[in-house]
Formats: sequence, structure tokens, C-alpha cells
Amino acid sequence: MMIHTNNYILNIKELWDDVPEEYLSHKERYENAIKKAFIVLKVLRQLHTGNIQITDHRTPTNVYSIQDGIFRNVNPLLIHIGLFWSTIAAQASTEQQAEWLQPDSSMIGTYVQTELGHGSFIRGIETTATYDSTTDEFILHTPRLSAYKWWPGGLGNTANACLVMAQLYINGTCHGLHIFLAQIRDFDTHKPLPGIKVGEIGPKMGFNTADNGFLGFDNHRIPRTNMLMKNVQVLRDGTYVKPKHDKLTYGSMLLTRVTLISDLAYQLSKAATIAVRYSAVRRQSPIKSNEPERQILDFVSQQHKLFITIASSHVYRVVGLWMWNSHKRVTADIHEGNMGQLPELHALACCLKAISSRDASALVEQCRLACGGHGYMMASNLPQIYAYTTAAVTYEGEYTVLLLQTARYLVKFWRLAAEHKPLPQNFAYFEDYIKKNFEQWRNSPEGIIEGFKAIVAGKTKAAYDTLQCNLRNGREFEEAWNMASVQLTNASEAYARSLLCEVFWKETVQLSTKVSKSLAIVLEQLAELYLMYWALEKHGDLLLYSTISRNDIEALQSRYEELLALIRPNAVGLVDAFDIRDEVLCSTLGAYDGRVYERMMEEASKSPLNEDVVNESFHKYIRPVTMKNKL
Ligand SMILES: CCCCC/C=C\C/C=C\C/C=C\C/C=C\C/C=C\CCC(=O)SCCNC(=O)CCNC(=O)[C@H](O)C(C)(C)COP(=O)(O)OP(=O)(O)OC[C@H]1O[C@@H](n2cnc3c(N)ncnc32)[C@H](O)[C@@H]1OP(=O)(O)O
Ligand SMILES: Cc1cc2nc3c(=O)[nH]c(=O)nc-3n(C[C@H](O)[C@H](O)[C@H](O)COP(=O)(O)OP(=O)(O)OC[C@H]3O[C@@H](n4cnc5c(N)ncnc54)[C@H](O)[C@@H]3O)c2cc1C
Repeated sequence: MMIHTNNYILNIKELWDDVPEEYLSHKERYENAIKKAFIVLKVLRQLHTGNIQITDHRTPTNVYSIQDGIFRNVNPLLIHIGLFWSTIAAQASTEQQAEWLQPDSSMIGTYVQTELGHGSFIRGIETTATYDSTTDEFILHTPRLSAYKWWPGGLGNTANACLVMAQLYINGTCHGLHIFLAQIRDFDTHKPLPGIKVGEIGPKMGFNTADNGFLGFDNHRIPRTNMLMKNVQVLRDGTYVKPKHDKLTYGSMLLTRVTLISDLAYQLSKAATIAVRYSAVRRQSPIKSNEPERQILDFVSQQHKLFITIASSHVYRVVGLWMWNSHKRVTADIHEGNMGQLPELHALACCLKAISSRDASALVEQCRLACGGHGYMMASNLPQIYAYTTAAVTYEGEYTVLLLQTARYLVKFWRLAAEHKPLPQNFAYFEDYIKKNFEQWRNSPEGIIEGFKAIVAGKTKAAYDTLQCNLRNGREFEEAWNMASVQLTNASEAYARSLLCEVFWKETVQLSTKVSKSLAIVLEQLAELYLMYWALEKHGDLLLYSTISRNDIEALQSRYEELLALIRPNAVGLVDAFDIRDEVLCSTLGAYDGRVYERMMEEASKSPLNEDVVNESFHKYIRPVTMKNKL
């Protein structure tokens, strides 16, 4: 059957709610979401097997983005689709993949890594997988409460299988973390298998349609062949065959960090669409007292809040794609046995995942604030987008922890520079900084990019010097590192910002040669706005580490304000160009037709508190008190 994904999915009635999701109980929310998740999964399977074919060109992105509207929250199968399958595809041997990656598989899986006691420091994970050569099995075990798995999405009620991260023991020797496939529920009855204690962890700030769960193993046995064996093997006699790089087991985290950058770009585009469209509809107070009230989008301070969100969405889309291509390249190299580029990819993914999630949540919140009181309504959808986005600051590698990973990479190159050893081309600016080869400040995108590099160099130097000073004072390296960690994270943050500015500007300039002149102008305005915004935000750092002057900063401020005015006439067009359907946006404030107040009233009428003219609590609780007082 040939289908157009949008129309096909939009026409499946069971996927769309009559009662808004917020009025459901915790249990009803899950049950409603799981009903929809399996309809979506069926469509995805049909697409995969070719039983239905797509006539539009953007799938599976299309299916992925439509699901935001379907769930108004998160698909409880997100980890099944996004992490379970992808980890098997990346880390299982060819034979394992042939067995497990069947489109009609009975397995509904999840990715089970974090424990009650350990999330960030995964070497501290306590779940064990002990090889029993007499039976050719691994014994999965949870030795204590802190070793209980805690958090995995879909684990609570949905999954019947999972990929478990556990410490591998063979003949009493610990070989570190490895990934194992374990069935946890009966495929037919869905009851937990013997030796499995599993359940759901309770309500959260967001993600409430996903049944995040806990899991404990009581000497649960799985076949030896259930360890993911593409990069590492345990042979029948218990021989351990080491991987070519000891962090290949962490590959799924790397891939998800890369994928998340594009997902966050999409969340930003939703928030920007809602806030910009609303700001074009909403009128509040005149600018000149003798004039009619103005669209709030005409207030320059409102433009300052919103245009950076539009620009940031483009930045993360462009940089997300850039990272995706790098990931593809590095993975191909790894297949050939070349691990050389892995450390760089890891360092980039860590800081970009950290900064993209932090930026996205801050900007979504800024969009909510820009919608005044109405932005606080769930029906605006901004609170849900915020709850979804801010979770990304923590999951898949906590913000600070990831920045500290990138800092290790920066410090290595600074050490080379300080010791006057050869540096790769992309860190040549460290040497320039040491030799005080400072460029004269230029108030241009290229000048700002150079300025940001000077900040990276200056902050890395400061962190490195502190580290050395701590070492000279007799501290051990890890302690000295901890003492310098505020400065180290600052250096990583600056590095991420400099990458974002450089990649975005260069890619935009290139793209501009391929599109119409009028489009090129707008794209370059957005890119320039992004660079100016951050130069002004970081002007203190620029004053410290580059050759910028007070006059230059004043000129940047004027150009920034000029850009706001230039972008204003295109603002609504720019968010319309994100092309997000009303059914996906799910917002009273952001719908294409601009019927904001009508939609707000329609949504209010769905409140169960409006079902009765007089709520029965009046008779039970209010009247006895108020009438008694009157007597
Ligand atoms: C309908 C259609 C649907 C389609 C859906 C498709 C896509 C969806 C799109 C987007 C979203 C996708 C999915 C996600 C959505 C939601 C996700 C929801 C939940 C998230 C799930 C999780 O959170 S899973 C758990 C994640 N946990 C973490 O990230 C833990 C963080 N901690 C760590 O990574 C590590 O502990 C560490 C890196 C901080 C330290 O590790 P450790 O072993 O202690 O390291 P050291 O011994 O100190 O060595 C450091 C050394 O190793 C190098 N290194 C570290 N990691 C890596 C790596 N990954 N790769 C390569 N190298 C690595 C590091 O550079 C150091 O090297 P040097 O010593 O040379 O400096
Ligand atoms: C919505 C959501 C979904 C999730 N889904 C999954 C899933 O599907 N599967 C799964 O396995 N996990 C999942 N997780 C767990 C998630 O990956 C972890 O919560 C995350 O990695 C952070 O670890 P933590 O909770 O241990 O935080 P902690 O590490 O305890 O962080 C607490 C604080 O300590 C600081 N800190 C910790 N270590 C250091 C350090 N070395 N240096 C400096 N500061 C430090 C952090 O910066 C932070 O401020 C999910 C979490 C959430 C919120």
C-alpha cells in the first residue's frame, strides 16, 4: 500500500485524544500511551517490511516528529526503538543480529545501565555477570539495593527483554563493563521470569507516559551467547578476547549524544514556533501613547528573547547533522580497526550534548516566559516541551560530568602546546595564544570566531595553570583535577560555543551559495545574530582574553539591534518554515490560524471542573463552613 505518512497517521483515530492527557491519572496516561505506541510500532514495522510504502520524502523523521503530537509527551517505546535496537545493531555479532533483529521479533526491549547507586560513574556499576563454564551461562546478579537498575525507559511495565550493563567476572577476574541481552518477562503471559524483580519508579517532572523502571536479578541465568559479542568475546572455555578499544562498550551513549543534538534542535523549533506566532497575535500596550496597541513581537526586548531561539534551532540542526556525518565516518574507520578519531568524536559529542541540552532548556523556558501567563498553561505545550528538554541535561551523561570529559581532551592539547610539541591544525590557536600572536579584533563573524578561540585558549590555560599549581602544592592528580573543575568546565563550555559558532557560520556561508539570494540574506542574518548574541553575552570573557575594546562592544551591540530589526519582518515566515503541523505542535498559542483566545476557551471547556455547574465539593466542604458563619 502506498501512503503519505502524515495523512495516514493523522487519520488513525485511536492515536488522537478526546480527553487531554493532563486530566488522566498516572496509570491511565501510561495505558493510553502504550495503546498508541503499539499502533505506531505496527506502522514502523510495516514500513520496515515494505508492506506499506511512503510517498512523502521525510520518513522516518516524519514518523518521529508526528509522534511528539501523538504522545504530547514521550513514546514509551522510545528506548526500545532509539537505544535497544541501535545497540544490538552496533554491538552484537553478525550471528546475534541475524537472530535478534527480526522485524517480527517478540522482544520489546530497553537499555538498562543506570543503578540506584550509580549513574554518572558507570565503572561503579555493581550488577554482576559471572561466567559459569559448567553450563555455558552467565549468572546476572544484583548484590545489594544500590545495585538495583533504576531509570530505564519502558522497563517498568512494557519491556520483556533488556540490554543490561554489568561487570563481567570469569574465574574470579573482573573484566569490567559489558552488555548482555536478558529476557525479563514471559513473552506470552508478560509475567516477570523467576529471579527477576521489576517495576515502575513513579511520577516524574516529565516523561510520564514512559514507564521508567527498576530491576533486580537474583542469580538469573542467560546463555553465554547473550553477551553482545561484536567487539569483545567470551569463548566456551571462558577465554576472554579483549576489544580493540576498551570504551567501545560505551558506543551507544556516544551515538545517542550525537542524535540528541538534532532532537533538541527540533524541540527548539517547536518552542520558537509557538512563541513567535503567539507574539504576532498578542497585542499589549502601544509603543507610542497615541497609537493602537502593538503586537508584542514589535517590542525589541521580545525579539531579543525569541530570535535567538530561532537561530539556535538552526545551529543545532546544522551542527547535529555535522556530528552525525562525523559519527558515520568514525564508525566506518572503527570497522576497519582504526580507533584514531574516537577520542575527538567523544570529546565533541560530550560538550555539544551538554551545551545543546542546557541551551535548549534555557531557551524553551525563555519562550514560555515570552508568552506571559498563557505560556504557563499546559495547553500552550511549552511546559511539556520544557520538561522533556531539561531531562536531556541529565540523561545520557550529566551536564558537568560530560564537560569534564571534554576538559580532559583540551588539557591534553594545552599540555602539548605548553611543552612546545606539535599540535593538530584545529588546536594551532593554542600555540598562537602562548606566543601572544593575537589577531587585531575584527567586528565580524570571522572576528568573533577568532575571539571565541582566544577564550577557549585563555580558559584552558587558566584551568591548566591551576591544575599545575595544585600539583606543585603536593596534591594528587585526581584531587588537583577536582579542585580545578569549575575552571575546567568553563573551558569546555567555551570550546563548545566556539565550535557552534564556527561550524554554523561556515556551513551557512556554504549553504548560501546554493540557495536564492533572498534566502541567503536571511540565513546569514540569523547566523550573524547568533554570533553577535553570544559575543555580547560573553563580552566579559572577550575583554579578558581577546583584543576587543569597549568601542568594539558598543558597535557589536548596535549591529545586534540592527539584526533584530532586519529579522522582524521574516520572523513568522521563519517559524512557519519549520513546517510543524498543528497536530504535532499541540499548542493553543502556536497554531497556524492564530485563533489563540478561541482555542484557549475551547481547551478550558474540556476541564472536568467545568462538567458540573456546581461542583459537589461545594455541598460537602464549602457550604457547611460559609453558611454556618452567616448564621
Ligand atoms: C517512532 C520513531 C522513533 C525513532 C527514535 C529514534 C531516534 C530518537 C532520537 C533522539 C533521541 C534518542 C534517544 C534518547 C532519548 C531519550 C533518552 C532517554 C533516556 C536516556 C538513556 C540513558 O540515560 S542511558 C544511561 C546514560 N549514562 C551515561 O551517559 C553515563 C555517563 N558516564 C559515562 O559515560 C562514563 O562513566 C564516563 C565517560 C563519565 C567515565 O567513564 P569511565 O569508564 O570511568 O572513564 P575513565 O576510565 O575515567 O576513562 C575516561 C577515558 O575514556 C574515554 N571515553 C569515555 N567514554 C567514551 C566513549 N563513549 N567513547 C570513547 N571514549 C570514551 C575518555 O575520553 C577518557 O579518555 P582519556 O583517558 O584518553 O582521557
Ligand atoms: C528522564 C530520564 C530517563 C532516563 N533513562 C534512562 C535509561 O533509559 N537507561 C538508563 O540506564 N538510564 C536512564 N536514565 C538515567 C540517567 O542516565 C542518569 O540519571 C544520568 O546519567 C545522571 O546520572 P546520576 O543520576 O547518577 O547523577 P549523579 O551523577 O548522581 O549527579 C548528581 C550531581 O553530581 C555531580 N557529579 C557526579 N559525578 C561527578 C563528577 N565526577 N565530577 C563532578 N560532578 C559530579 C553532577 O554534576 C550532578 O550535579 C534516565 C534519566 C532520566 C532523568
